[in-house]
Order: sequence, then C-alpha cells, then structure tokens
Amino acid sequence: MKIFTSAQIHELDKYTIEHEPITSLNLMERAAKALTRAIEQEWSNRTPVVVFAGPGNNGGDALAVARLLSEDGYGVSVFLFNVHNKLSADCATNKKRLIEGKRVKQFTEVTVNFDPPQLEAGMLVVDGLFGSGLNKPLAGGFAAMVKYINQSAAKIVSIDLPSGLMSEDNSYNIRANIIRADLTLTLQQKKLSMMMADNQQYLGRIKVLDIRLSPEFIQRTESRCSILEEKDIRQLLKPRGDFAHKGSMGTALLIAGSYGMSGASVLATRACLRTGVGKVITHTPKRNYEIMQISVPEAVLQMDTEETIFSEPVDTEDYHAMGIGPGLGTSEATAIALIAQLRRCTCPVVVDADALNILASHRAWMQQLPKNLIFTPHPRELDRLAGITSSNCTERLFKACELADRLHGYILLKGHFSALCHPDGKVEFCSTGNSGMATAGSGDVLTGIITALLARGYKQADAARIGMYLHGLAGDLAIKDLGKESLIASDLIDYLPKAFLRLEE
Ligand SMILES: NC(=O)C1=CN([C@@H]2O[C@H](COP(=O)(O)OP(=O)(O)OC[C@H]3O[C@@H](n4cnc5c(N)ncnc54)[C@H](OP(=O)(O)O)[C@@H]3O)[C@@H](O)[C@H]2O)[C@@H](O)CC1
Ligand SMILES: [K+]
Repeated sequence: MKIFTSAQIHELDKYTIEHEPITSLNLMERAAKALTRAIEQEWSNRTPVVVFAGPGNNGGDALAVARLLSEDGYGVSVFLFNVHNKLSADCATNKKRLIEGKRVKQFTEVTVNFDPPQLEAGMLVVDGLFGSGLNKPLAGGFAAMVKYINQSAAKIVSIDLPSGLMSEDNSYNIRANIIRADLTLTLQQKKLSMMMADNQQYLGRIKVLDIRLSPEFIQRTESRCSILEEKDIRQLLKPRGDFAHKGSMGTALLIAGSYGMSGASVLATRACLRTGVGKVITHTPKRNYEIMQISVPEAVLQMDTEETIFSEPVDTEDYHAMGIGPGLGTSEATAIALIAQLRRCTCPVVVDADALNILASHRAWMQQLPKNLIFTPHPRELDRLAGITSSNCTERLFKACELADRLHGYILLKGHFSALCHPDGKVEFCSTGNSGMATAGSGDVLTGIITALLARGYKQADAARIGMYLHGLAGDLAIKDLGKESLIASDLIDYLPKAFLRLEE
C-alpha cells in the first residue's frame, strides 16, 4: 500500500473528481457512507452520539455522517465550529442538508462562545474537526476542546485522522492538543504519521476505508513511502527447485557470539538454517564450541583463535553472504577485527547488534565501509550510529534515510512498524510483527533470516523485505498459540516453517 503525502492525497481527490467523474459532494457522500457503515458495525443505535465538525471537508464528512446516523435511528447532537464564518463549499452544503433533514437531536453552530456538552461513558464522540488539511498545531479554543474531549470517558472515533495530528511530520506539533481516538477511520490509505510508534497513543485502532479513489492514479503515482503487504512478498519469493541440493541453496557465514553471549550465535544460526539456506558456517570463539555443537548440530563451526571473543577476520570467498554482530561484544580487539572483516568482504553482508555498537563508537570508520550493506539497528542502536538525540520517531526515520543515503546501504530500523530505508530514499514499512517480539534475541533471529536469504541469492533489497516480513509473520503466528507475554526469540524460529507455509499457500 502506497503512503501518499497530503499534497498527493489532494491531487488524488481532484483527479478522481475529474476523471471518474464524480462531484466532490458525491465523493464526500461516498466517504460518509463508508464511515457510517464502519461506525454502525461497532456501536448500536442506542449509543448517544456527539459529532464535532470543523470548517473544512473533514467537518463536511462529519456532518454527512451525523445525517446518515440520525436517519438510521441514532440520537445525534452536532457542534459545527465556524469561528471565521468560512466553511468549505461541501461542508456548507452538508450543513444545509443536515438542518433540512431535521433528524438530528440538536444542531449548534459555534461562532463565538462554546458551551461544551456533557460527555459521559457510554457515549460516542465523532471527531471531524480537522483531517488532512490541518496546517499548524491546534491552539486556543480548539486546543481546549480537544483536551475536554480527551479527558471525558466517552469513546472517540476520528474521521481520517485524530484532529490535531498532522498527516506526515509531527516533530513540531503540540502533543497535548491532539485527539486520542479509540478508533481512527482513515480514508483510502494510511498516512505517514500513522506508522510512527509515538503517534499510536492518538490513533487507537486504525481501519482503512476504501472510498474508490482513482485506482489508475494510485497505480501510476510514485510514493516515497509504502507498506509491504503479503501480496508484495509472495511476488518476491522464488520457488525452491525440485533439483535443489545444499550446494545450490547458498552457503552462509555468521560471525557471532562471545563468552557469555553464545545464545546470540545459537539463535542467529538456527534462524539462518530455518530460512532454507543450504549450509551455515558459524565463526565463533573457542569457548562456544560445545554449546554450538550441541544446540545446532546442523551448523558447521569455524573457531576463532581466541577463547572468548571474535578477533580475526576471515576470507569470505567461499560464502554467498555474511551476517555479523549478534553477541559479538565490543572489545577493542573485536572492533579492529570487525572493521577489517567488513572492508575485505566480497559477499553481501548484514550488520547487526554489537557490530553496530562498534561502528557507533568508531564513526570515522563508517566512511570505509563497502556499499550495499544491510544494517539492522533498533532505535537506540540507530541513535548511537547516527548521533540522534531526539526521541521523535519521525525525525529518527528521516535520519535513518540520510544514513542509508550516506552509506549507500540499507537501514532496517526495527520497531513497531519496522522500516526499511533504501539508499535511494524510499521507505518500506513492515505490516507484520507485534509487541510480543520486543524480547531479547529477536534481532539475532532477524539477522539469521536475512543472511540466509542473501545466501540463497536474493538481492539486498528483497532479502531485507522478505526477511523483515517473515520475521514479523512468524511472530504473528506464534502469538496466536502462545500469546504475547510469553513469546521468546526461539519461538520465532519455531514458527518460521508456518510462516513459509502461509506464504506458499
Ligand atoms: N481525498 C480524500 O481522500 C477525501 C477527503 N475527504 C475529507 O477531506 C478532509 C480534508 O479536508 P480539507 O482539505 O478541507 O481540510 P480539513 O482537515 O477539513 O481542514 C481544513 C480547515 O481547517 C483549517 N485549519 C487548518 N489548520 C488549522 C488549525 N491549526 N487551527 C484552526 N483551523 C485550521 C483550515 O483553515 P485555513 O488555515 O486554510 O484558513 C480549513 O478551514 C480529509 O481529511 C477527509 O476527511 C472526503 O471528504 C472525501 C475524499
Ligand atoms: K478528524
């Protein structure tokens, strides 16, 4: 699913009106019907409804919804905010229709003073104040009203966006002045701000309503950001040949583990094997020998000369891909070996965990890195790597994009919606995964998965796309049986087979 900017959404709206063709008023009616249907699926007509409508088309949608709900027997009170005595044309027409319909319990047009209605548990607020046309943070009376609605016990459903939330960048927004919805009914496509972890508190559940905006425009318009869905991943997967043998399914090298962190090498290696690679060679300190042999008998071991750390770079000519970092530690000897290893690599590479921490503390080395590496930081690792001090998710994403550009590599930023930042500036969000996966070792599993996909011959972009999707899907399938609370990283490996089966269905 493409994520358009608000300017593109405006164009899409205009194009649909001209080419379908359909009047803008009828398009609003179509949106309002979809919104009403979605509301009626969740709340019965015994629920008292209070609609807050703004002066633009978001308010127009809200007024049309108020009319349709009242026609279906809901008791609806409406407050239209028209403080500048300026309504959009379609908002004004819907105001007229609402008044002429005479079905709503109460209609108040607020021009100066506002006496807020009583909002109680069991009531439903329809928030249609502002949508994609919001151009500055809410302030004054609107801010006060948002706070009043938020502190009430009523349920809140927002039209298109929670009022006060910008479609894209909320770095400079006033967060106290944003509606906290229980349900957001967004039109046609998700907006960029909906993919940010720090905005989830405003969005509640999100439902995307198809209002049949021009499929032709959607198809041919490029978007910088998009959401990877199952159909996209299915198209990327290559079938396993009937005559495949372990020599033709790729040989992967993992450099992982140190004394006290052998588990990371076990997890990455097992995940790599479960991702259908032909052979996995794990390079690990001597102390890890027995642990690895017993935990992952399928792997071939290559022992470092050191007892407890990774200390010597190895040739990669015999491997189709390398993953480096899980449980590596950050000792100076390991740091020196790591940079030498990355510089001499001849195969595609995934850089994770302590390998990222080492680079973060030796930032000058980053200029010496080869192109097309895949980096898989979690937010804190990215912050250290890119020198980010703010905890703002949008800013962090933009910084990750800058870093991908500077390194000519791929940054897979792990999180609520993991984001793959391509060197050309594109961003793809992952639609799988859940909070149960926020557990130690989960990242080591991802490294193993992507390394396997690279070794099997997938290009960097596809290996990262499929890898993050599979990893999240395994987590989603696992919680159906195990729940989120008890999920551990090994479970993700155990559910990889089911994830593959699902994608092959
Ligand atoms: N394309 C689609 O998918 C479809 C979209 N549709 C709907 O249209 C919505 C977008 O409508 P929209 O463009 O009229 O903008 P909207 O959000 O109503 O706000 C504009 C008004 O707010 C004002 N204003 C702005 N910021 C402000 C502030 N901080 N504080 C105070 N005022 C502020 C601004 O005033 P201005 O600053 O311009 O003077 C203007 O009056 C979209 O979200 C969806 O619900 C459907 O109907 C059909 C298909
Ligand atoms: K809204």
